[in-house]
Amino acid sequence: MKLYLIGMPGSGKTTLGRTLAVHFGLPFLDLDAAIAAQAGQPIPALFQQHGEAWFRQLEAEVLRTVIGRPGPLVLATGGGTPCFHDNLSILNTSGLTVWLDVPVPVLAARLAAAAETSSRPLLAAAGPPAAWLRETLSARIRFYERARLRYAAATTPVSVLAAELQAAGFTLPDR
Ligand SMILES: Nc1ncnc2c1ncn2[C@@H]1O[C@H](COP(=O)(O)OP(=O)(O)O)[C@@H](O)[C@H]1O
Ligand SMILES: O=C(O)C1=C[C@@H](OP(=O)(O)O)[C@@H](O)[C@H](O)C1
Ligand SMILES: [Mg+2]
Repeated sequence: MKLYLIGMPGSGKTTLGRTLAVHFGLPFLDLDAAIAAQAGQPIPALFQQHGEAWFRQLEAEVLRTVIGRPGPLVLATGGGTPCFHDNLSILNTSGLTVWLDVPVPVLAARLAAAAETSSRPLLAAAGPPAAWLRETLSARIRFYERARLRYAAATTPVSVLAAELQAAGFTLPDR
């Protein structure tokens, strides 16, 4: 079974995804890393050279390739992944989606460091981070809310999430 983490930039998809993969003994993949590897350039350069629409097209293609591979996986998506090209329907029909729901002030604090901002081109191009995060969340929440599970990622221990995932039917492969 595949496990998909969705949510806003800074919600911890990449960080928590790695932890969960270790916890369950499953492979981990970060979709942004897979996109950058396929394109041969980091995410900010892809946005700068080709624009967001081009990035969304490549993101949808790499997502389908990754999902099409057999076997279990913990996948950290990008913040916008479920909101374009019907990606959320594909995620919801091929694995267990989890929305990492983190309040905007916590996201803003986590992303305040220069390295966090500069690696996220939409955030870097925007005005005040908290305002961009609020506006973006209000546009995206209708997608995030369609995840099978919602997890208060700023406050709930990972062990609780792991138990909830198994209660929700997340099964591990035979060992
Ligand atoms: N549970 C957490 N508590 C504190 N900081 C966190 C937590 N999860 C992630 N972070 C930090 O927030 C930043 C963004 O995390 P990241 O995993 O890249 O988020 P995402 O992939 O959802 O954009 C990183 O600096 C990371 O160390
Ligand atoms: O929110 C977004 O639209 C994006 C989030 C990023 O991933 P993270 O959510 O891991 O920062 C990355 O996919 C790209 O910069 C676009
Ligand atoms: Mg990430």
